[in-house]
Amino acid sequence: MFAITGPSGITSGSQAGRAPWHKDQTVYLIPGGSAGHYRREGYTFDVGSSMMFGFGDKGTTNLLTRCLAALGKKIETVPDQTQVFYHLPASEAHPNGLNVQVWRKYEDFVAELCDRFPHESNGIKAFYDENWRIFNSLNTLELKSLEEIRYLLGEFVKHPIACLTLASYATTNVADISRKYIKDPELLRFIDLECFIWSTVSAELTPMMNAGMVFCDRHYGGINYPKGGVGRIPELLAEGLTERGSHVVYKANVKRILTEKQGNETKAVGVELADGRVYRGKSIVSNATRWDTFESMIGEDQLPPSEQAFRERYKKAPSFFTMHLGVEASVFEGKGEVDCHHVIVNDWSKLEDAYGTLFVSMPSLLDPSLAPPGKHIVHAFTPDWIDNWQGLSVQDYEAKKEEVSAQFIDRLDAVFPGLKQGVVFKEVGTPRTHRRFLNRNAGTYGPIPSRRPLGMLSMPLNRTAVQGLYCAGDSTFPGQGVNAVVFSGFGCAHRVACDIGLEPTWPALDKPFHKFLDYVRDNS
Ligand SMILES: NC(=O)c1ccc[n+]([C@@H]2O[C@H](COP(=O)([O-])OP(=O)(O)OC[C@H]3O[C@@H](n4cnc5c(N)ncnc54)[C@H](O)[C@@H]3O)[C@@H](O)[C@H]2O)c1
Ligand SMILES: CC(C)=CCC/C(C)=C/C=C/C(C)=C/C=C/C(C)=C/C=C/C=C(C)/C=C/C=C(C)/C=C/C=C(\C)CCC=C(C)C
Repeated sequence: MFAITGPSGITSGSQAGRAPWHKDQTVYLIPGGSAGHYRREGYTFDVGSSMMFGFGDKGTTNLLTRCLAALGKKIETVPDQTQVFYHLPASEAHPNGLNVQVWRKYEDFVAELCDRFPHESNGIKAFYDENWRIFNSLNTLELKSLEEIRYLLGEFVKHPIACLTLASYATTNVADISRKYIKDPELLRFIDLECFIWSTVSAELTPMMNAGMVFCDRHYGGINYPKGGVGRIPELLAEGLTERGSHVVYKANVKRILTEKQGNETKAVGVELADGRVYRGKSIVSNATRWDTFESMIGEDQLPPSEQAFRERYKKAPSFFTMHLGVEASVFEGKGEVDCHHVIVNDWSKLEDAYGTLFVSMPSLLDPSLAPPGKHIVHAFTPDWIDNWQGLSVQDYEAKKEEVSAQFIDRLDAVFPGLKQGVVFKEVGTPRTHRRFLNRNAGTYGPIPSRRPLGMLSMPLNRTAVQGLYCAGDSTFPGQGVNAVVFSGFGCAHRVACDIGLEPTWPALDKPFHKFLDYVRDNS
């Protein structure tokens, strides 16, 4: 998505899909990108995002509730009793496999984990309690741009303890804390998985700031599914923007970000669409990945040194192999209350490999209107690399989709007996599908650190080295996740508003502060 703030300060946006210069181009017509949904034969399938944080009704970290409210919108949600049900391999201590449900109530989750690892009860409590220190601090602050010194100092004055607590974790990663309290290797692997399912990297590479949000919001605001499907969120946002005088342009593939030399600086002044239309504006915001923004739309020949440094610090996470299934509701009947989200690992050593970890989301268990009567949705995905799907003939590509999906369904059937027999609809996506419909370079899930990051300080914020060009979305702090990209949107909007004079700022302090942030990041 691109947003352009024009001379009037009015925001206009475009939601389109894959850039048209790829040969297998499809124009994406619906809002929301990964958080959109689409309909087939009576089913409403989520494109990607399905586990929703940030929908609580209290505190300041409920960013999804807040961004809808900012546009006069509200969505009805269904509370999930658990965040996720883990189905993990057998071990000496757990000969029948390790099963853990992350209950909505914090105490119930901790009690369950302590029951599985009684000798680590103190460590478990100490580790997860430390995450609450971060969350409770975040949850008192007004969340805006971390690149705005006036706001930051204001928050320090209003909430000094919270800000100092956060500052003390700014460079910390999860393993720094978990290894302090926990020794059991199986439990440490479990903590790695707790990180991997949302950051796609182990505890060692996951910033503690992000873990504080994820490991606590799931109990504080809880995981809540939006009624009507995840795509209702962007639909309502687009509606709210339009009602407030903004203009959303669909089917608008940005081919180039237009720049001009102004003195020593390069300034972004507009965008050119594939069909030749040009929109000019004071500020350009790109929600495409950094690779797409700088490689295709700015051009490799103009790559700023800070982007080169980003590419050394971060690499592309894998994409996903995805199945959208319709199944007979009888598969789940008589089995008590079945959880919506599941993670299945059959072999710990393959946790981070392609097809190693299976993710399952069955949202029609929470909102039956998403599937035809008597049917349910099984949305299942697993990390996969685009290279596994390149260079195949159409027949080989289709055959491989059949083969991988059949193996995938067998593994699901082992956890949900009868599922294989109950499949009545199947649609399969590969990393090429992700690249095609979301226009994400190699279909990537987002950036992951290529070396140990300096906690939250390694990730770029919203400004870029090109004046007037901002990035939002998962290529900016705090990275992957719907609530995370909403935070990046809030921060970006605040920074742009300061730069075009709609919000107060202290320009004299801004420049040195930005230099300081750039220095820390470029040397991390
Ligand atoms: N919660 C879950 O279960 C789950 C699952 C999958 C993904 N997700 C999250 O969703 C996040 C992605 O959010 P995001 O907003 O950063 O990215 P996104 O890919 O969802 O959105 C980018 C938008 O930019 C548009 N776009 C790209 N190139 C364009 C161009 N040239 N011209 C015009 N429009 C263009 C795309 O069509 C898309 O709408 C991921 O990080 C991931 O965490 C969550
Ligand atoms: C130095 C400086 C600058 C400063 C100082 C201090 C301070 C003040 C600080 C502050 C800070 C802040 C504010 C921060 C913030 C942060 C945040 C908001 C964060 C957030 C985060 C979030 C996240 C990460 C999320 C995520 C999620 C996700 C990713 C999810 C996903 C999911 C999945 C994929 C899964 C699915 C599953 C199944 C289906 C089973």
